[in-house]
Amino acid sequence: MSYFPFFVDISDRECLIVGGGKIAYRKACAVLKYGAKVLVVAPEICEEFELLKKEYTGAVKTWQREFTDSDTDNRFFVIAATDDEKINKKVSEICFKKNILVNTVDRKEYCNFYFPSIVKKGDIVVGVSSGGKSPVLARELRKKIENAIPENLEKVNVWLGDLRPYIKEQIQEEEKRKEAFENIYRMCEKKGDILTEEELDKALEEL
Ligand SMILES: C[C@@]1(CC(=O)O)c2cc3[nH]c(cc4nc(cc5[nH]c(cc(n2)[C@H]1CCC(=O)O)[C@@](C)(CC(=O)O)[C@@H]5CCC(=O)O)C(CC(=O)O)=C4CCC(=O)O)c(CCC(=O)O)c3CC(=O)O
Ligand SMILES: NC(=O)C1=CN([C@@H]2O[C@H](COP(=O)(O)OP(=O)(O)OC[C@H]3O[C@@H](n4cnc5c(N)ncnc54)[C@H](O)[C@@H]3O)[C@@H](O)[C@H]2O)C=CC1
Repeated sequence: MSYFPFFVDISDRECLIVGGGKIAYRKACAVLKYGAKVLVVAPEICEEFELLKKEYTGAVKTWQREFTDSDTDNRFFVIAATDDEKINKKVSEICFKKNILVNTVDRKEYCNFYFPSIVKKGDIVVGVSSGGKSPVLARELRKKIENAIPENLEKVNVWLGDLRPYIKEQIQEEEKRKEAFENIYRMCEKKGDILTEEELDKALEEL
């Protein structure tokens, strides 16, 4: 079965990472960009986590010790990223029992959510999954998508977001409004940039 791409608000939510090695660090970097709070528990924690504590002030905590069962209590999601299969399995089993979202880095059977390969341009986010069949394929497809994204798309997205309440207020009729959003977007796409006030007025007059 393929996996459903929920887009989840993880800001200020607590994520437990069991393990403090390279892969744990990569997963921590991924979720911190979306505002999550990260708790790392491991006997050995790689030094990059000290840099993360500085970069994301107050969002990263490390506990230098072995995992205990109660560490998973009240976590929004958990990442099992140790190099010990038995520990990863145990973490996963506890989470499955408690209905906590868990990603396990060494066995997809022990996951109930997966990390996609991610393209992020501001709030535009694309996630690629191969269903766990080939992370390399996911990575390579991600690179292609990254290269296909026009330069100003992030700027255009911010502008369209700011414009949205104005258009909603100006155009009551739903069909017309839909057409306006379509037209404005096409014009931005063609221009490769946001519209000037005159261009916007003209687009709205044409409706
Ligand atoms: C199931 C999943 C669970 C999860 O981690 O969420 C998982 C599992 C495993 N990965 C393994 C290996 C590698 N993973 C990568 C890379 C990425 N792995 C990612 C996701 C996922 N990896 C989930 C499935 C996603 C999907 O494909 O749908 C990406 C997309 C996102 C991320 O990790 O952030 C990220 C690309 C980031 C980017 O865009 O650059 C590379 C290549 C590289 O490092 O560049 C290699 C080495 C090559 C190889 O072995 O294929 C191993 C074997 C470990 C071993 O042999 O010991 C397992 C275990 C297993 O297969 O069961
Ligand atoms: N999902 C993915 O994308 C990938 C997953 N992997 C898998 O990830 C695993 C971890 O890789 P690395 O981070 O490179 O390993 P690493 O050797 O750098 O780190 C292992 C970490 O696990 C911790 N640990 C061991 N026992 C523990 C316990 N009882 N409680 C808490 N922490 C404990 C160690 O202290 C250390 O911090 C590998 O075994 C491999 O199977 C590898 C490549 C990609």
